[in-house]
Amino acid sequence: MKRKKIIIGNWKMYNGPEQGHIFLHKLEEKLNNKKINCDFAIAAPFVTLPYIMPHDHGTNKGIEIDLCAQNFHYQNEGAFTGEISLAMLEQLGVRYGIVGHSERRQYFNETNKTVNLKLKAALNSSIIPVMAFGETLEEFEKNQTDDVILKQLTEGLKEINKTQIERIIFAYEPIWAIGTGKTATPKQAQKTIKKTREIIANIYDQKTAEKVRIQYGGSVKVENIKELMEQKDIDGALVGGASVDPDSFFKLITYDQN
Ligand SMILES: O=C[C@H](O)COP(=O)(O)O
Repeated sequence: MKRKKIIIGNWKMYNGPEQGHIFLHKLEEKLNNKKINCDFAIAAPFVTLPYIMPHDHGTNKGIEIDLCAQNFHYQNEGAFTGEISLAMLEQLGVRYGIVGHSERRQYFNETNKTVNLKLKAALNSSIIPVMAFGETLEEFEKNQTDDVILKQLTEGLKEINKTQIERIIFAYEPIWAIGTGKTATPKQAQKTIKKTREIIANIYDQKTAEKVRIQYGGSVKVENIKELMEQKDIDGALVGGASVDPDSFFKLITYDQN
């Protein structure tokens, strides 16, 4: 089955409104009616999202960057200081939302349980969830990758049915490869993502597993994206550091044209 690639730039806590605005201008110049063959989106900080929206302040002359949230709360509203709901993101026209990023798991107590709650909430909204998962260096070195992923997927996808799961985008991110410059080799990434597809086939079925898109994330850059994207089971990339600069992001989303 042919799955369309999807490249999401996750800016993390970089690029505020001013830089976002400049990024948009620069990317727009580069795109200039160029055909982009993959889906692409930017996960900007919440305060920056309105500045990279289509038709923002009349600056965007036609490119449509899909917006992605880096996080969201699973409740619709309530006394949750500092949180943002899916309904609020919908009002901004946000298309995707990341769930379970390792930095959220590490620093903000995101667990498989909250991942599950967030996935279920997103599946009841118009936001497409991007579920991140992956193992630590220690787990990798102890050969525990498959077990860790099995647990993250089984618990994260609890009570989510076959039709719903097709809307989820998966992002395999080995934690030891995030921001470290150490990329999993294309072969390693392919092997684990293939395993992920097998796990999904076991929980649901083969047909469903063939349909879902699974990205790779972890030190993806202009120099290595092409080889990663050529792997049979890798359907895109979740890119941190290399997505913050417009030249680099442009090269990433046109990796197949260079
Ligand atoms: O969300 C993106 C990933 O954490 C990868 O970050 P990185 O490309 O800076 O390694």
